[in-house]
This record gives sequence, structure tokens and C-alpha cells, in this order.
Amino acid sequence: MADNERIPTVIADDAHVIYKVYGSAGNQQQSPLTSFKRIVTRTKAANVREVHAIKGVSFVAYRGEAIGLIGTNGSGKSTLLRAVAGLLPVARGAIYASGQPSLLGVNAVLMNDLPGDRNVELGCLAMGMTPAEVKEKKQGIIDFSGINDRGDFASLPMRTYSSGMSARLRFSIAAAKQHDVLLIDEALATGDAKFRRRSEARVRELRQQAGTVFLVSHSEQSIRDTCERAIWLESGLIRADGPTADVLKEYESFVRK
Ligand SMILES: Nc1ncnc2c1ncn2[C@@H]1O[C@H](COP(=O)(O)OP(=O)(O)OP(=O)(O)O)[C@@H](O)[C@H]1O
Repeated sequence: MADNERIPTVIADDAHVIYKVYGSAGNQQQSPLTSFKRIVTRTKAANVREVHAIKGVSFVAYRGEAIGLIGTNGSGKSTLLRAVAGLLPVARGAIYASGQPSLLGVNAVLMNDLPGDRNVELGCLAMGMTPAEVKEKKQGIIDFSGINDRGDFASLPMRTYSSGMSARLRFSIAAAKQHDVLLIDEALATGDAKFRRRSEARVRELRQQAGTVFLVSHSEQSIRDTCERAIWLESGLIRADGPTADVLKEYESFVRK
């Protein structure tokens, strides 16, 4: 399909993301006296350090695409995902997205003291479902997550779950809704092989229903199986963007060096 017939869902235009780290200059510069002087003289805190995590990234993602984000540790993948989700501001440039992109991360917030089934209800309500929709979807989400495979865990607090079980439940909640743009951070890699196959199938379904999926993963197999396009980030810059097989080949020869 030609570019002008495709519908863009996310546009990044020379986007920069800069983290500000406060209190990073040691105790000396954080004494009450220096803080007081800074307030009186209205000068910038000397103990703020900046980490320039994304250094001018541009791409266009289209409806129906699944895009894998790859790169070595600290290359900026999670940061870029969070910026696309609108959870981090861009310091320069811009990121435009259609609808509200949903970030499905391993760290998505669920209430550890509440049982899994209550978290399913709250998560679905937070995604904008009506109480009737929640009621209809709840059992399906619990079944998909497989947390009840070894007993009735859905009624136990989430703190009793293994990390894989919580990740599976998070994935199942987020995947229950049709998203314009679904952002997945490592979630697929956390489950066991059986769950991974099931979630990969669900990602394919979500794509067919016309959304765009971004997947951050260190598992090249997950990226290969799920995404036909890959973006390789290194030190906050795009090193390659294209068909998954080509980008992975370049990336592999880079990491083998
Ligand atoms: N909250 C933060 N405050 C300051 N710097 C941060 C913060 N989070 C990430 N960074 C920095 O931003 C850069 C990119 O980090 P990011 O987590 O996006 O990388 P990543 O590619 O997802 O890494 P990984 O593969 O290890 O998960 C790194 O240099 C990291 O140290």
C-alpha cells in the first residue's frame, strides 16, 4: 500500500526527551543554606543533572502495523514508549498520536492488596469501559490470563502472585480493549512459553482490528513473530527502521562486535 493511502497513528517529529535528576550532586550542595541562597537569588539548582535519553527521533507509524523496538540496555526504548503514551513530556520536537495510546508495561499500576478479580474490574473501568462491559468481559480476562490454572487465585490479593502471573494479568486486562495504539513493554517476555504464544496471537488480533502495536522486547523471537517492522534505537537515536528481518540482521551484527 502506498504511504498516502495508509492512515498514520503516531508521528514523532525530531522528538527529544530529557530526564532531570534532582539531588544528584552530593550532600555538600544540598545543605539548607545553599537551598536558601538559591531561593533568595532565584538561581537554578546546581544539583540537577540532565539525562538526554531521546536525541531527535522521527518516524511515522501506520494503522495495522506492529512495530518492534529493539536496542541495547539503556538505548531509550522504554523512554520512547512512555513519551508516545504521553507519560513523559518531549523537551523539543513533537509526538502526535491518534486517540489515547495505552502503555501496557510490566510496571503498570495495579493494587497489590486487592484480589486479581477486583483489579480486573478497576483496570477495565480505568480504560473507560462501562460497568456492564466490565461484567461481561471479566471472566474472559481471568481465563485468558490463566491465573486460575492452579486454583482460585483470582480471589487472592495480587501480592500472592508470582511476577509472571501479575504480568499476565496486566497483559490480559490491557489486551481486553481495542486500542488505537497499544504500547507493550517487555510484557510478552515475562510469561511462560504457553502464555507467550497466546498473547502473541492476541497482539495479531488487535492489529487486525486496525490498531497499531509497539512492542519493546529483548526477545528477538517475539519481535520476529509479532512485528513486520522494527526500529532499532541506540543511545537515543534511530540506527535503523524497516522490515524486521533486515533491522534484526543489522542489530545482530552490531551486538556481536
Ligand atoms: N527516571 C529516570 N531518570 C533519569 N534517567 C533515566 C530515567 N529512566 C531512564 N533513564 C535513562 O535514560 C536512558 C534510556 O533508558 P531506557 O529505560 O529508556 O532504556 P531501555 O532501552 O528501555 O533500556 P533496557 O533495555 O535496559 O530496558 C538511560 O541512560 C537511563 O539511564
